[in-house]
Amino acid sequence: MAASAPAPIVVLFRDDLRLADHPALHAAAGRGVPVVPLFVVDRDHGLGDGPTARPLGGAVRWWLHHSLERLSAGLARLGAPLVLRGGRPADVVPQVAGEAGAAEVFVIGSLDPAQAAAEKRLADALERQGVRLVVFPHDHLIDPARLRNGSGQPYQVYTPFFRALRQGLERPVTLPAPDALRPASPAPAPESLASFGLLPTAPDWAGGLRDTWTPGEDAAWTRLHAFLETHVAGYRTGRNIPAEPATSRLSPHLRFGEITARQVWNAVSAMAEGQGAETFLGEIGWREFSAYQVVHHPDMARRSLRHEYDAFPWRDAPDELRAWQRGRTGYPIVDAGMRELWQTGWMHNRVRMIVGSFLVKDLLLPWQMGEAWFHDTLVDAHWANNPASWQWVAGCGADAAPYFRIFNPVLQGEKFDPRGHYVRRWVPELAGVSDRLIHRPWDSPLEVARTGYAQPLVDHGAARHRALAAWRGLKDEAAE
Ligand SMILES: Cc1cc2nc3c(=O)[nH]c(=O)nc-3n(C[C@H](O)[C@H](O)[C@H](O)COP(=O)(O)OP(=O)(O)OC[C@H]3O[C@@H](n4cnc5c(N)ncnc54)[C@H](O)[C@@H]3O)c2cc1C
Repeated sequence: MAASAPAPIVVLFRDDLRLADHPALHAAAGRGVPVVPLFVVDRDHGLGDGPTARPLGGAVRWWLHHSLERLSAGLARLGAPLVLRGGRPADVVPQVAGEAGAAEVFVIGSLDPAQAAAEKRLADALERQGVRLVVFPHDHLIDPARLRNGSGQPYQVYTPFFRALRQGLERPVTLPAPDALRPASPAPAPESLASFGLLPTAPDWAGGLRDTWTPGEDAAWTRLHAFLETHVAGYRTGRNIPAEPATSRLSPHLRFGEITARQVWNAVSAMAEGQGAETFLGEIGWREFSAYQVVHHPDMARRSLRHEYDAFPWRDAPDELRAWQRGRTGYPIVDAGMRELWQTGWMHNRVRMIVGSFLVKDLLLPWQMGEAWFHDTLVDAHWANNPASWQWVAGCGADAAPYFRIFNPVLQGEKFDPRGHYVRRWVPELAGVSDRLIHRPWDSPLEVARTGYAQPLVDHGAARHRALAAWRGLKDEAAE
């Protein structure tokens, strides 16, 4: 009697669009059975399910399209092309498993509460069909359930969290890409990538993204190596200068799992040392801390961690929100950042803090509006980094010294962009303005008239007083 063909394994890709260090793909390849790589596009719910699931933002959709193209090409080279399907994973994955005759689906677990909810729903749907969902360890460096402070509580503050992370972290183990994959025959039919409409059509706003980025695993490694060769040594100070290309720009690659934090951590530990490398690992630590917070507070993109902020007297000023989004606030460093974001889908970290503070403290607009705009426009928009960073900026999240930190956009500009190179790059109407006036053009009404640059939306000094008064009022209310 002829032996029956081994059942294929479906490998479900999500935020892990790579071939190397992919435990689910590695394990499936190791079994020597046919592999069906699958990605399910759900524009309306992202990769998630349940109350915290969100539609994919526009810039993320653009990146996803190109990253899927690269992944697809890589998988085809290994022998098992990617099957793309549209719909809800809990409906689509069982269907594909049925078509392939698979008895198991392998997936890398996620700390994102929405993706964890999707996993659960998927496991139930597959079980009804007699298919087993095998969930491999997530891509983060830490196990948030185990990392606790001395009293057994989750850490509230970054510094002790990071100390504990470093103490507990062995050198992470990473896996090679499989040499080859055995295809299923016949393989479930794919839908075409173009049919998902992930790219903008009219207007096509993605020209700046195309000029700036190359999505995919290979490009992630190129960036990492370039950073290690050129910038890691000076990272400690260089990372604060937005005109310099001194940071790694790995964030969208990490966001899509084209490279893992484990791989980055190991490469930095092996190839670099000194304060630059230490500071950089600390930033990877911030990424871990953001995920840790969201695991413990799943609603973090909507609700302030400090619940008293739900009663904050936010303003309702749609015109000012729009001016901020478009980079027309009249504050050069804020406008430069917002235009860099619009054109490239990315903004320097120092400037993210400045524009965030401006929206929340100077304009008194809810941090959730800034978070939502970043969610839609950042190529690295991340389920944890984005809300956790916004809450940090707003002073309503995990922070040792909360709301009183109000960035002065003029002083920040003068300190971190002293010659105005960054401002001139993104706000071309200010190109001819002198270094002395570049962060305060209103000091010369003649210059303002000549350049046609926007008048400041608010006076920072007055706005600062307004913000502090509102905050004190909130504190008094909370104390009553
Ligand atoms: C308001 C606001 C919103 C943000 N939203 C996001 C977001 O949606 N996605 C995102 O990846 N980062 C976000 N950040 C964090 C940070 O600005 C970016 O990670 C960083 O600018 C990315 O550039 P890089 O890769 O060159 O960073 P590098 O300086 O080279 O750092 C290396 C990596 O460490 C991580 N990292 C660095 N800084 C932080 C940080 N403060 N918090 C968490 N992780 C960090 C990122 O994964 C980054 O790629 C936000 C920061 C602020 C202030």
